[in-house]
Amino acid sequence: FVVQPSATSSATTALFDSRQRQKVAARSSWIEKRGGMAQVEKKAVTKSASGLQTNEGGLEYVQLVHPSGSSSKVYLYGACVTSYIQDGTEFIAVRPDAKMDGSKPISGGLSHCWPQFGPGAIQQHGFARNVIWSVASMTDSSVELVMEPSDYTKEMWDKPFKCTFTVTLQEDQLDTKMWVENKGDDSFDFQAALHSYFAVSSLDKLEISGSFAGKEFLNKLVGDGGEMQTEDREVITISEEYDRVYKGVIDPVLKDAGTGKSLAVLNTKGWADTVIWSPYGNEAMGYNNFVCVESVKFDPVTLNSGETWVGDMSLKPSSN
Ligand SMILES: O=P(O)(O)OC[C@H]1O[C@@H](O)[C@H](O)[C@@H](O)[C@@H]1O
Repeated sequence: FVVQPSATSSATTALFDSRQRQKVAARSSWIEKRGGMAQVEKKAVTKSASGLQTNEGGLEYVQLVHPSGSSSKVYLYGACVTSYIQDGTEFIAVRPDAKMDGSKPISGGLSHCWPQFGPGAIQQHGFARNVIWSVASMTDSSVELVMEPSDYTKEMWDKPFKCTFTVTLQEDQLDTKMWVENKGDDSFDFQAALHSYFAVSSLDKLEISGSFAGKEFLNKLVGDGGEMQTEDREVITISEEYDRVYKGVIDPVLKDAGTGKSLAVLNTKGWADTVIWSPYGNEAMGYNNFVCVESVKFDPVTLNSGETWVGDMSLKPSSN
């Protein structure tokens, strides 16, 4: 069973055709019989060799390892970082109901929303997470992935773009960088987000700090289309459903009393806002073991001909 396109293909290709999907579905039923994806992911994570590998669902991913012992896993499908392990702690979550076979975007990891963040003219969260990105280069500890227009993306959004996403393991942090280039003669607008799913031992053990106090946020769960509210807390705790856009917050830190670890989300360039999303109470999504703390450019970027937008986000773990 071979997933198309290969890592050396230069063209970004839309999701599998129906025949490929059937083959993948047969693999998925094999996975389900063995206790689901959580088990399969755990098995794959224990592999130490770096390089291009294929999961049981037929999706290719790049396993990164650093001499310090940290590791990461980056799927070509959606350029999605599904694992970052530092000092034995996994900081990234993949939902138990996630499909890891290409039948739908990966619900978990550092998942891309591009060129649209929420509901709008094209599909929710855009198309970057629905296509297989190409590997432009890789080393043991870093990978560079590229997405360019295909027939699939042009149907939704016919703009001459090039997106590049790099993931680099450093000794004590994980660096990500997103470039969006305008290759055409006319300007275009886009929104962008890393819809990041972070692993949490249990939500009642989690505190999210950062420059939240006094900030305005769009509470999407109030009223019809949301309501602007003001945050009066220094530290956010989650005991209800959340879908909030915190404008101008770029420095969230997740402190987990269960693991004794904190994770700083360092949005050092481009990313302007933080979204917190939690489907609190949804057992099927495994709500109690993750929180989405997303790096977002909510107000659209206008990119002129020849210009490049860059988003830098690093994850830096520490002990509480
Ligand atoms: O399941 P996904 O595609 O990862 O998305 C998770 C959630 O992302 C949130 O941003 C949306 O508001 C939700 O509607 C959605 O369910």
